[in-house]
Amino acid sequence: MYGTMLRMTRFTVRKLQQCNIACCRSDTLYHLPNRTSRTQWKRQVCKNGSFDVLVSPVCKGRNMSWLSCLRTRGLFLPKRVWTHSRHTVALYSTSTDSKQTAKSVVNQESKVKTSETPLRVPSEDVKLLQLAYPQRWRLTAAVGFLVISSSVTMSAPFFLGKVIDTIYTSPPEDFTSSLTSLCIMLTGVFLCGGAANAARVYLMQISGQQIVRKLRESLFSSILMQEVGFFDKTRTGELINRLSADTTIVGHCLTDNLSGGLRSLAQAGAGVGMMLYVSPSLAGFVLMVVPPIACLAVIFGKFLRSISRRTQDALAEATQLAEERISNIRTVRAFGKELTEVQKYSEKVDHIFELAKKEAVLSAGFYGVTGLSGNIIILSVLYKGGLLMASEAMTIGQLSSFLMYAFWVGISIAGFSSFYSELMKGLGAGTRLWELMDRKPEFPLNEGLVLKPEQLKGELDFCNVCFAYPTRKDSPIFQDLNLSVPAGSVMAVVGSSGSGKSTLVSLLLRLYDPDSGVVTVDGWDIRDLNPYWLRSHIGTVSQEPVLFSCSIAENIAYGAADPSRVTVEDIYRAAQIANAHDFIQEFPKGYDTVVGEKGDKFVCFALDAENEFLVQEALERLMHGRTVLIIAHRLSTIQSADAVAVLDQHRVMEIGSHAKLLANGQGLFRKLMEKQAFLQAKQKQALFK
Ligand SMILES: Nc1ncnc2c1ncn2[C@@H]1O[C@H](COP(=O)(O)OP(=O)(O)OP(=O)(O)O)[C@@H](O)[C@H]1O
Repeated sequence: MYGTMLRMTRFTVRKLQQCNIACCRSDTLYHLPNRTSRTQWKRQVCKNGSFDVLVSPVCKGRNMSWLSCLRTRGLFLPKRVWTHSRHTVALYSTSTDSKQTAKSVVNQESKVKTSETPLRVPSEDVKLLQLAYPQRWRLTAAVGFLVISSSVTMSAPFFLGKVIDTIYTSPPEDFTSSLTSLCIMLTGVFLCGGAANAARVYLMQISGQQIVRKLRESLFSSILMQEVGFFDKTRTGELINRLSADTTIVGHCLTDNLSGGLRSLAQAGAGVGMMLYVSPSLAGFVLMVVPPIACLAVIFGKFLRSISRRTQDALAEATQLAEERISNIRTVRAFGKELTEVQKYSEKVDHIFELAKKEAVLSAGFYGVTGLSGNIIILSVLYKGGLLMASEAMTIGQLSSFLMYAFWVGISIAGFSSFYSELMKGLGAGTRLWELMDRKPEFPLNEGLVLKPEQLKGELDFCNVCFAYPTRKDSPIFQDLNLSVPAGSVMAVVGSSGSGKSTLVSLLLRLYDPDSGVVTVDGWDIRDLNPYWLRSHIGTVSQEPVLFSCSIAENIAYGAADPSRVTVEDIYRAAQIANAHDFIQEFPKGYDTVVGEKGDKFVCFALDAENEFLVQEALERLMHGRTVLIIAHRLSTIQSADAVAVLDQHRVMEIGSHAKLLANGQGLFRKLMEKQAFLQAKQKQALFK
């Protein structure tokens, strides 16, 4: 995210110090540009050595963003403070990549309004080239070898013409020696050409693969940095497609394609030069055909780029459908929907095929015309060259050389047109990649206040919280919800299915921000806290634990800040605390047992009564001295909580101890419990029938 640095004046320093904020003139205030609304602004916090500042705009003029107040540690500073700071000094970036941050600092003196000047976004073509920049030395060497190999290739027709002339014109006594020495020399030259070509291909391939590796890495990192709401809106299949298919296309465009394209370009250039050298008049006649082909290529490329983008979108949709159905195969099977799903997938694939057909028609026309023009070039060379030979303006060797050059130029033009079409495809596929890579997450990942251990008690407060999921803005989950959980207490949250119990936890983890209202931890708005730090202080035990497809030991170590430093003893201790050690030891490979995708091989949520007791016992032990929010259905769990909150109609409708709530005969909690008891009795009856 880009922002503006404001350098302090004496006035600013004095005002900040009056508010008990230690600072000096060398400190800098950070002004983050307003993006959408004032509320969003208030969430931005920057650390600046001795103090953290948070600034928010009051209004946005045509080109200016004014700051209303500056807040730090709960204090609001009046507008006068920052307006007296010396204005914009630099643009800076709060990117998580420190190198990138350092690079993006632009030292330029300007007024505040310059911070609102939109930063120039490089075009897609430039971005594609920027990807290749780190490989510049390898690519330069590759281009050097390309020049050597192309020079050899392109000198071949000239020397072969000489060989032909030697065969036809040498006196019989010199014939053998001239021919032998010419052929030996040519063999040496061709060997050098072959070696240079091999080096070129190797260097091009390696740099291309490095570019793809970097591209995939940046894309994956950019995806993982996005806020959770982004994943609600964007389907997994689509993201996987971008990561696999689109990067492959862009990669191909920059590797084999770039390599072949450069070779064609060099050879075509050299070929034309040699044609002009051998016979300028014949070359002028032949080259008339080039301008119309170039126009055709530009028009073709434009269409191809657009079709390629649509094809990639259609492919992403198909992958998305396949991924969703395959990962939910049990549901598909249970409803017997295999054929319906196949039908749906076929429709998506048909759409891709339709686009591919359009591409095929375009390609057919383009390659047909370029192929035809190649043959016409050869025919015209023979025609005009024959006439020139008849008038003795050309020898047979020269005509042969010219023919070979014309042939090479034809091949090179065909190679270059294929390069061009692949480049257009790469640019089409790249569009979506840049969109993803340039997307700035709505929440910071690792910015904000970090409390000292003694400051963290664990008191939770939800104050007037209103919230709707980003994808379903019209169905509010909470409206003016209020809930206080004292530090070190256990609060059970109950409510009918869909009342928002899990959503409460998501807000606390700051997976989403409330639309209005605040969630606080020990009085601190969690939007001011560093989300990374906040989450590292919240332990979650989910209803459906997710295991990654690696060993049990690796899964246990996953939550550690640095899993590589976790010892076997640490893992054993963690498992013992969770009462899981004996259970894990029973597996033949113990902690090295590899659990399958989503932990399917590890049957942990179908707990039997004994294991359930063990898990419950471990949880109760771990809950001691901690603030706990339990999303509870079981009476036994609810009974052990200090208080129970009942969610209904988008807010907390009842709150109190279990006994007090149960005593209210007309209360919601009582009804919920009666319903549960009734259902359990019914289940028992059904069992004994
Ligand atoms: N990521 C999401 N995007 C859109 N809607 C969602 C999302 N997650 C949950 N919901 C919807 O929000 C509502 C509240 O969901 P939530 O999971 O918080 O309820 P719950 O009380 O925990 O339900 P249960 O007891 O069934 O787990 C539900 O209607 C659910 O469908």
